[in-house]
Amino acid sequence: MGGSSDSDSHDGYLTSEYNSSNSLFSLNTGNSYSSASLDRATLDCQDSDFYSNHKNSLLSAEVPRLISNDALHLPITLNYKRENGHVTYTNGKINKFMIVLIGLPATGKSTISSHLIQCLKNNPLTNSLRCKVFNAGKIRRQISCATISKPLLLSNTSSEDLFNPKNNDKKETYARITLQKLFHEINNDDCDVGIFDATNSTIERRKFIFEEICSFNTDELSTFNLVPIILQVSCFNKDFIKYNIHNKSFNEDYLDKPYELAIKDFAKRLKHYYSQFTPFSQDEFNQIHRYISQHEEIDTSLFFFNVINAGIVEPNSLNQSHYPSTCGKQIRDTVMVIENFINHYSQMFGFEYIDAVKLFFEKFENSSDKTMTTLDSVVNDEFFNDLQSLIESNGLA
Ligand SMILES: Nc1ncnc2c1ncn2[C@@H]1O[C@H](COP(=O)(O)OP(=O)(O)O)[C@@H](O)[C@H]1O
Ligand SMILES: O=P(O)(O)OC[C@H]1O[C@@](CO)(OP(=O)(O)O)[C@@H](O)[C@@H]1O
Repeated sequence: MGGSSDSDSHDGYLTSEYNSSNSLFSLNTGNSYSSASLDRATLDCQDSDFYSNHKNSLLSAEVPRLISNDALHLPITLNYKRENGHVTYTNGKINKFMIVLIGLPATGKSTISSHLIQCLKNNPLTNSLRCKVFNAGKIRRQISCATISKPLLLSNTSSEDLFNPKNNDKKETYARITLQKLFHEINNDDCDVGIFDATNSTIERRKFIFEEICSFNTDELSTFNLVPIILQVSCFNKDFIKYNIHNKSFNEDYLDKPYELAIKDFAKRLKHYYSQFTPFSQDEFNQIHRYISQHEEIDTSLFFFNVINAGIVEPNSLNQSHYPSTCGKQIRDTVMVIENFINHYSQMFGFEYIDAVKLFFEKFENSSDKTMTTLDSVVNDEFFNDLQSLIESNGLA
């Protein structure tokens, strides 16, 4: 494999597990998001029904927070599509599922989401569930592409770098639009399992997501109840990170960009994320559980699972499950299928991925191809040391 194969040593965040005990709700006084306004220019998006239908509400000064109080609240369909008799209720509402992903860019969140969907589709207990991924990056690209005068802003070439912490408001806006789209499709009964695919890398963001879930669940006009499942995807192995960065350089953000520029840009993006990322902790799990139980006035279900280094590192005690005594069979079955997927991820998909990583490095080992030289010139020991320092200065290592 590549130069940095010390993946199993325990000399820092990038090669070992973390611990963190951040306090979720103590950090945020007041609603730090209420003043975030939508960027009118970037919202002029033509290519999606969702945006055309809701352009006006999306263009309003305030980002919609409650499904019931704005134009995003669409008629509820009673055309319930699941065929089997496993449907269960919470507070008189039909249960559906929301998977909240957490993880730095290029850790495998989108890939693992598609594997999870395959697994849910293949299991008779869950094959009737309609699953859909709501990817904040994709929504951002749809909106940016529809804006004729404003091409995608790359961190490397633009002072308006979206991923620079000083532009967090803009990033939050895309995340909120993605979240609203997920709620909209759940509420419209177009989907039973909504996967919110974003880094969701800060405690403040996660607090916001769970406030929104509570608002959705307690909205008298909605028919459905969302059962939240948190899935954290981590990657500490330097070879995996390097391989993933290489692959990310071919994604839609960089379609017309040269390889070197894409790699540099993504590496810079990663540094911004490392300077802000807070991993999910048991404390945060407990605080979120208290918060939703208080707001929904019932003991609510909450689950937290981890995939670490493509499943080859056992999550040990990191996973958490809270089943209320009234929890129905459908929730138990679905969570069991997901838990099984997590526990067997390495055998199902992880080892195949590791083989691909090995092959990638072998292919370039004795070759004169410029790819590895370019990748090495950016993603090298110095880069990993920088990431390590950023994580340490963030207080997380
Ligand atoms: N578990 C995995 N199995 C297969 N490929 C993976 C896996 N994790 C990451 N990759 C590779 O890394 C790239 C980045 O992963 P991706 O899922 O897009 O990460 P994220 O969604 O966290 O940004 C993918 O294009 C894929 O090639
Ligand atoms: O707002 P956060 O939670 O950071 O997540 C969204 C961002 O994550 C990224 C990180 O790279 O996702 P993706 O790689 O899936 O496209 C960006 O594209 C996207 O803008």
